[in-house]
Amino acid sequence: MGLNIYQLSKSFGETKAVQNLNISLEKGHVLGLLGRNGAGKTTTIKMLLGLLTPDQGEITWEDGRLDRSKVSIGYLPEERGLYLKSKINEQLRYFGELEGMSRKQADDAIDYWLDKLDIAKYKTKKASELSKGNQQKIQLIATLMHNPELIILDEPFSGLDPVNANLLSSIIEEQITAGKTVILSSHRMEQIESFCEQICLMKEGEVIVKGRLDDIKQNYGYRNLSLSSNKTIETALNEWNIPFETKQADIVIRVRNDKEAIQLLNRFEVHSIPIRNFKMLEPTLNEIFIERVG
Ligand SMILES: Nc1ncnc2c1ncn2[C@@H]1O[C@H](COP(=O)(O)OP(=O)(O)OP(=O)(O)O)[C@@H](O)[C@H]1O
Repeated sequence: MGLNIYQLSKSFGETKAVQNLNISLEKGHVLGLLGRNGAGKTTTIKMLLGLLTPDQGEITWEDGRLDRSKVSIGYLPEERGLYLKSKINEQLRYFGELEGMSRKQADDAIDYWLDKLDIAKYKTKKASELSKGNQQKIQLIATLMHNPELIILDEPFSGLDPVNANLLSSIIEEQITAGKTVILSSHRMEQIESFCEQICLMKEGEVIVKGRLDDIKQNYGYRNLSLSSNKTIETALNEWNIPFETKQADIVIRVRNDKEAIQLLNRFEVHSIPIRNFKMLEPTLNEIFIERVG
Protein backbone atom coordinates (compact mmCIF):
# COMPACT_ATOMS: atom_id res chain seq x y z
CA MET A 1 0.00 0.00 0.00
CA GLY A 2 1.72 3.20 1.13
CA LEU A 3 2.12 5.81 -1.57
CA ASN A 4 1.03 5.24 -5.15
CA ILE A 5 1.55 7.69 -7.97
CA TYR A 6 -0.21 6.69 -11.13
CA GLN A 7 0.26 8.28 -14.58
CA LEU A 8 0.92 11.70 -13.09
CA SER A 9 1.47 14.53 -15.58
CA LYS A 10 1.81 18.29 -15.39
CA SER A 11 2.69 20.83 -18.07
CA PHE A 12 3.34 24.54 -17.89
CA GLY A 13 2.44 25.82 -21.34
CA GLU A 14 4.73 23.96 -23.74
CA THR A 15 6.92 22.59 -20.94
CA LYS A 16 6.09 19.04 -19.94
CA ALA A 17 7.33 19.25 -16.35
CA VAL A 18 6.17 15.73 -15.38
CA GLN A 19 5.02 13.06 -17.83
CA ASN A 20 3.20 9.84 -16.95
CA LEU A 21 5.01 9.33 -13.67
CA ASN A 22 4.36 6.04 -11.87
CA ILE A 23 5.83 5.38 -8.43
CA SER A 24 4.95 2.90 -5.69
CA LEU A 25 6.49 3.35 -2.29
CA GLU A 26 5.62 1.07 0.59
CA LYS A 27 4.99 2.60 3.98
CA GLY A 28 8.19 2.87 5.99
CA HIS A 29 10.41 2.97 2.90
CA VAL A 30 12.60 5.72 1.49
CA LEU A 31 12.63 7.01 -2.07
CA GLY A 32 15.35 9.15 -3.57
CA LEU A 33 14.05 11.53 -6.21
CA LEU A 34 16.87 12.53 -8.54
CA GLY A 35 17.43 14.54 -11.64
CA ARG A 36 19.22 17.57 -12.96
CA ASN A 37 17.81 21.07 -12.53
CA GLY A 38 14.44 21.29 -14.21
CA ALA A 39 13.89 17.50 -14.30
CA GLY A 40 10.48 17.77 -12.61
CA LYS A 41 11.22 16.85 -8.99
CA THR A 42 9.73 19.92 -7.33
CA THR A 43 6.68 19.82 -9.59
CA THR A 44 6.14 16.20 -8.51
CA ILE A 45 6.52 17.13 -4.84
CA LYS A 46 4.12 20.06 -5.20
CA MET A 47 1.52 17.73 -6.68
CA LEU A 48 2.01 15.35 -3.76
CA LEU A 49 1.37 18.22 -1.40
CA GLY A 50 -1.70 19.41 -3.27
CA LEU A 51 0.00 22.72 -4.08
CA LEU A 52 -0.29 22.01 -7.82
CA THR A 53 -3.17 20.26 -9.52
CA PRO A 54 -2.05 17.48 -11.90
CA ASP A 55 -3.26 17.65 -15.51
CA GLN A 56 -3.67 13.91 -15.34
CA GLY A 57 -3.10 11.03 -12.95
CA GLU A 58 -3.72 10.04 -9.40
CA ILE A 59 -1.89 10.00 -6.08
CA THR A 60 -3.09 7.66 -3.35
CA TRP A 61 -2.01 6.94 0.21
CA GLU A 62 -3.12 3.63 1.68
CA ASP A 63 -6.74 3.23 0.54
CA GLY A 64 -7.66 6.72 -0.54
CA ARG A 65 -6.56 9.81 -2.39
CA LEU A 66 -3.57 11.52 -0.77
CA ASP A 67 -5.18 14.38 1.09
CA ARG A 68 -3.15 16.63 3.35
CA SER A 69 -6.12 17.15 5.64
CA LYS A 70 -6.17 13.41 6.36
CA VAL A 71 -2.53 12.36 6.05
CA SER A 72 0.08 14.04 8.18
CA ILE A 73 2.87 15.24 5.89
CA GLY A 74 6.11 16.97 6.82
CA TYR A 75 7.56 19.03 3.99
CA LEU A 76 10.93 20.72 3.90
CA PRO A 77 10.82 22.97 0.84
CA GLU A 78 13.80 23.82 -1.32
CA GLU A 79 13.06 27.52 -1.00
CA ARG A 80 13.07 28.27 2.69
CA GLY A 81 9.94 29.89 4.03
CA LEU A 82 10.38 31.34 7.51
CA TYR A 83 8.85 34.60 8.69
CA LEU A 84 12.05 36.56 9.12
CA LYS A 85 10.59 39.11 11.54
CA SER A 86 8.85 36.60 13.81
CA LYS A 87 10.35 34.96 16.87
CA ILE A 88 11.37 31.33 16.41
CA ASN A 89 9.12 29.88 19.14
CA GLU A 90 6.12 31.90 17.98
CA GLN A 91 6.34 30.87 14.35
CA LEU A 92 7.06 27.24 15.17
CA ARG A 93 4.03 27.21 17.46
CA TYR A 94 1.99 28.67 14.60
CA PHE A 95 3.26 25.97 12.19
CA GLY A 96 2.50 23.26 14.77
CA GLU A 97 -1.02 24.58 15.36
CA LEU A 98 -1.62 24.63 11.59
CA GLU A 99 -0.85 20.91 11.66
CA GLY A 100 -3.42 20.34 14.40
CA MET A 101 -1.19 20.40 17.48
CA SER A 102 -2.40 21.94 20.73
CA ARG A 103 -0.36 24.86 22.07
CA LYS A 104 1.07 22.61 24.80
CA GLN A 105 2.01 19.88 22.31
CA ALA A 106 3.62 22.45 20.03
CA ASP A 107 5.58 24.08 22.87
CA ASP A 108 6.83 20.72 24.13
CA ALA A 109 7.88 19.69 20.62
CA ILE A 110 9.65 23.03 20.08
CA ASP A 111 11.69 22.60 23.28
CA TYR A 112 12.52 19.00 22.38
CA TRP A 113 13.68 19.82 18.85
CA LEU A 114 15.54 23.05 19.66
CA ASP A 115 17.47 21.13 22.27
CA LYS A 116 18.09 18.17 19.97
CA LEU A 117 19.40 20.44 17.22
CA ASP A 118 21.52 22.38 19.68
CA ILE A 119 19.88 25.74 19.00
CA ALA A 120 17.82 26.26 22.18
CA LYS A 121 19.46 29.65 22.69
CA TYR A 122 17.69 31.02 19.62
CA LYS A 123 14.21 30.19 20.92
CA THR A 124 13.07 33.81 21.30
CA LYS A 125 15.23 35.33 18.55
CA LYS A 126 13.84 36.53 15.26
CA ALA A 127 14.55 34.26 12.28
CA SER A 128 16.44 37.11 10.57
CA GLU A 129 18.99 37.00 13.42
CA LEU A 130 19.91 33.38 12.65
CA SER A 131 22.52 32.13 10.18
CA LYS A 132 21.32 30.38 7.03
CA GLY A 133 22.20 26.96 8.44
CA ASN A 134 20.35 27.62 11.70
CA GLN A 135 17.32 28.90 9.79
CA GLN A 136 17.48 25.60 7.94
CA LYS A 137 17.36 23.74 11.26
CA ILE A 138 14.27 25.75 12.28
CA GLN A 139 12.65 24.80 9.02
CA LEU A 140 13.49 21.17 9.78
CA ILE A 141 11.73 21.49 13.14
CA ALA A 142 8.66 22.87 11.36
CA THR A 143 8.80 19.81 9.10
CA LEU A 144 9.05 17.19 11.85
CA MET A 145 7.50 18.67 14.99
CA HIS A 146 4.00 17.27 14.33
CA ASN A 147 5.39 13.74 13.91
CA PRO A 148 4.27 13.31 10.27
CA GLU A 149 3.93 9.85 8.71
CA LEU A 150 5.04 10.99 5.24
CA ILE A 151 8.15 13.17 5.12
CA ILE A 152 9.23 15.01 1.98
CA LEU A 153 12.64 16.64 2.04
CA ASP A 154 13.66 18.81 -0.91
CA GLU A 155 17.43 19.46 -0.86
CA PRO A 156 17.61 19.20 2.95
CA PHE A 157 21.40 19.44 3.12
CA SER A 158 21.79 22.72 1.30
CA GLY A 159 23.39 25.39 3.43
CA LEU A 160 24.49 23.03 6.21
CA ASP A 161 28.10 22.75 7.36
CA PRO A 162 29.56 19.20 7.67
CA VAL A 163 28.74 18.93 11.39
CA ASN A 164 25.12 19.96 10.84
CA ALA A 165 24.90 17.77 7.74
CA ASN A 166 25.88 14.82 9.96
CA LEU A 167 23.31 15.87 12.54
CA LEU A 168 20.63 16.02 9.86
CA SER A 169 21.73 12.61 8.54
CA SER A 170 21.28 11.11 12.00
CA ILE A 171 17.82 12.69 12.31
CA ILE A 172 16.76 11.31 8.92
CA GLU A 173 18.05 7.89 10.03
CA GLU A 174 15.97 8.16 13.21
CA GLN A 175 12.85 8.99 11.22
CA ILE A 176 13.46 6.02 8.91
CA THR A 177 14.00 3.71 11.90
CA ALA A 178 10.76 5.02 13.39
CA GLY A 179 8.97 3.69 10.30
CA LYS A 180 8.33 6.97 8.52
CA THR A 181 7.88 7.03 4.76
CA VAL A 182 10.42 9.42 3.30
CA ILE A 183 10.92 11.06 -0.08
CA LEU A 184 14.30 12.68 -0.40
CA SER A 185 15.16 14.93 -3.30
CA SER A 186 18.82 15.80 -3.44
CA HIS A 187 21.71 16.40 -5.78
CA ARG A 188 24.06 14.78 -3.28
CA MET A 189 24.42 11.24 -4.50
CA GLU A 190 26.26 9.94 -1.44
CA GLN A 191 23.34 10.95 0.75
CA ILE A 192 20.78 9.37 -1.54
CA GLU A 193 22.93 6.25 -1.61
CA SER A 194 23.15 6.03 2.15
CA PHE A 195 19.42 6.53 2.86
CA CYS A 196 17.39 5.33 -0.09
CA GLU A 197 16.71 1.73 -1.00
CA GLN A 198 14.64 2.94 -3.93
CA ILE A 199 15.34 5.69 -6.47
CA CYS A 200 13.57 7.47 -9.27
CA LEU A 201 15.82 9.33 -11.69
CA MET A 202 14.01 11.89 -13.83
CA LYS A 203 14.98 13.75 -16.97
CA GLU A 204 12.82 16.40 -18.62
CA GLY A 205 9.75 15.19 -16.77
CA GLU A 206 10.23 11.52 -17.60
CA VAL A 207 11.53 8.61 -15.56
CA ILE A 208 14.90 7.41 -16.83
CA VAL A 209 15.81 4.88 -14.13
CA LYS A 210 13.56 3.60 -11.34
CA GLY A 211 13.59 0.81 -8.80
CA ARG A 212 15.61 -0.70 -5.97
CA LEU A 213 19.06 0.84 -5.97
CA ASP A 214 20.76 -2.53 -5.31
CA ASP A 215 18.99 -4.10 -8.31
CA ILE A 216 19.77 -1.11 -10.53
CA LYS A 217 23.46 -1.31 -9.67
CA GLN A 218 23.65 -5.08 -10.06
CA ASN A 219 21.95 -5.06 -13.43
CA TYR A 220 23.47 -1.88 -14.74
CA GLY A 221 25.60 -3.57 -17.38
CA TYR A 222 29.07 -3.19 -15.96
CA ARG A 223 31.10 -3.52 -12.83
CA ASN A 224 34.38 -1.96 -11.77
CA LEU A 225 37.44 -4.11 -11.15
CA SER A 226 39.65 -2.20 -8.75
CA LEU A 227 43.32 -3.15 -8.30
CA SER A 228 46.01 -1.61 -6.11
CA SER A 229 47.93 0.71 -8.35
CA ASN A 230 51.29 -0.33 -9.72
CA LYS A 231 53.33 0.77 -12.75
CA THR A 232 53.62 -2.74 -14.25
CA ILE A 233 49.84 -3.13 -14.29
CA GLU A 234 49.38 0.30 -15.88
CA THR A 235 51.98 -0.47 -18.56
CA ALA A 236 50.35 -3.80 -19.37
CA LEU A 237 46.86 -2.26 -19.60
CA ASN A 238 48.21 0.42 -21.93
CA GLU A 239 49.88 -2.23 -24.11
CA TRP A 240 46.68 -4.27 -24.24
CA ASN A 241 44.61 -1.15 -25.03
CA ILE A 242 42.41 -1.66 -21.99
CA PRO A 243 41.10 1.66 -20.69
CA PHE A 244 41.34 2.35 -16.95
CA GLU A 245 41.11 5.17 -14.48
CA THR A 246 43.35 5.81 -11.52
CA LYS A 247 41.54 6.70 -8.31
CA GLN A 248 43.84 7.50 -5.40
CA ALA A 249 45.99 4.38 -5.01
CA ASP A 250 43.76 2.21 -7.19
CA ILE A 251 43.39 1.35 -10.84
CA VAL A 252 39.76 0.95 -11.85
CA ILE A 253 38.86 -1.05 -14.96
CA ARG A 254 35.33 -1.27 -16.24
CA VAL A 255 34.25 -4.85 -17.00
CA ARG A 256 30.93 -6.23 -18.24
CA ASN A 257 30.71 -8.99 -15.64
CA ASP A 258 32.67 -11.13 -13.17
CA LYS A 259 33.75 -13.52 -15.95
CA GLU A 260 35.48 -10.72 -17.83
CA ALA A 261 37.21 -9.65 -14.60
CA ILE A 262 38.49 -13.20 -14.01
CA GLN A 263 39.76 -13.41 -17.59
CA LEU A 264 41.70 -10.20 -17.07
CA LEU A 265 43.13 -11.40 -13.75
CA ASN A 266 44.22 -14.62 -15.52
CA ARG A 267 45.90 -12.55 -18.21
CA PHE A 268 47.95 -10.78 -15.53
CA GLU A 269 48.86 -14.20 -14.12
CA VAL A 270 49.94 -15.53 -17.52
CA HIS A 271 52.19 -12.49 -17.97
CA SER A 272 53.60 -12.93 -14.44
CA ILE A 273 52.26 -9.56 -13.36
CA PRO A 274 51.58 -9.75 -9.64
CA ILE A 275 48.23 -8.54 -8.33
CA ARG A 276 48.42 -7.67 -4.65
CA ASN A 277 44.68 -7.41 -4.20
CA PHE A 278 41.52 -6.71 -6.14
CA LYS A 279 37.91 -5.71 -5.50
CA MET A 280 34.79 -5.90 -7.62
CA LEU A 281 32.73 -2.74 -7.25
CA GLU A 282 29.25 -1.92 -8.50
CA PRO A 283 28.83 1.37 -10.34
CA THR A 284 28.19 4.25 -7.96
CA LEU A 285 24.97 6.24 -8.10
CA ASN A 286 27.07 9.20 -9.17
CA GLU A 287 28.36 7.26 -12.20
CA ILE A 288 24.83 6.15 -13.09
CA PHE A 289 23.53 9.71 -12.71
CA ILE A 290 26.22 11.22 -14.92
CA GLU A 291 25.88 8.54 -17.58
CA ARG A 292 22.11 8.69 -17.76
CA VAL A 293 21.39 12.39 -17.38
CA GLY A 294 24.74 14.15 -17.33
N1 LIG B 1 5.33 27.65 -12.24
C1 LIG B 1 5.97 27.30 -13.35
N2 LIG B 1 5.72 27.93 -14.52
C2 LIG B 1 6.33 27.55 -15.66
N3 LIG B 1 7.24 26.55 -15.74
C3 LIG B 1 7.55 25.90 -14.61
C4 LIG B 1 6.94 26.24 -13.36
N4 LIG B 1 7.42 25.41 -12.41
C5 LIG B 1 8.32 24.60 -13.02
N5 LIG B 1 8.37 24.89 -14.35
C6 LIG B 1 9.21 24.20 -15.35
O1 LIG B 1 8.97 22.81 -15.21
C7 LIG B 1 10.18 22.07 -15.36
C8 LIG B 1 10.42 21.24 -14.10
O2 LIG B 1 10.74 22.12 -13.02
P1 LIG B 1 10.98 21.61 -11.53
O3 LIG B 1 11.04 22.82 -10.67
O4 LIG B 1 9.94 20.61 -11.18
O5 LIG B 1 12.40 20.92 -11.65
P2 LIG B 1 13.36 20.34 -10.50
O6 LIG B 1 13.70 18.95 -10.91
O7 LIG B 1 12.72 20.50 -9.17
O8 LIG B 1 14.64 21.27 -10.64
P3 LIG B 1 15.67 21.81 -9.49
O9 LIG B 1 16.63 20.67 -9.23
O10 LIG B 1 16.35 22.94 -10.20
O11 LIG B 1 14.88 22.22 -8.30
C9 LIG B 1 11.26 23.09 -15.65
O12 LIG B 1 11.42 23.16 -17.05
C10 LIG B 1 10.69 24.39 -15.11
O13 LIG B 1 11.20 25.49 -15.81
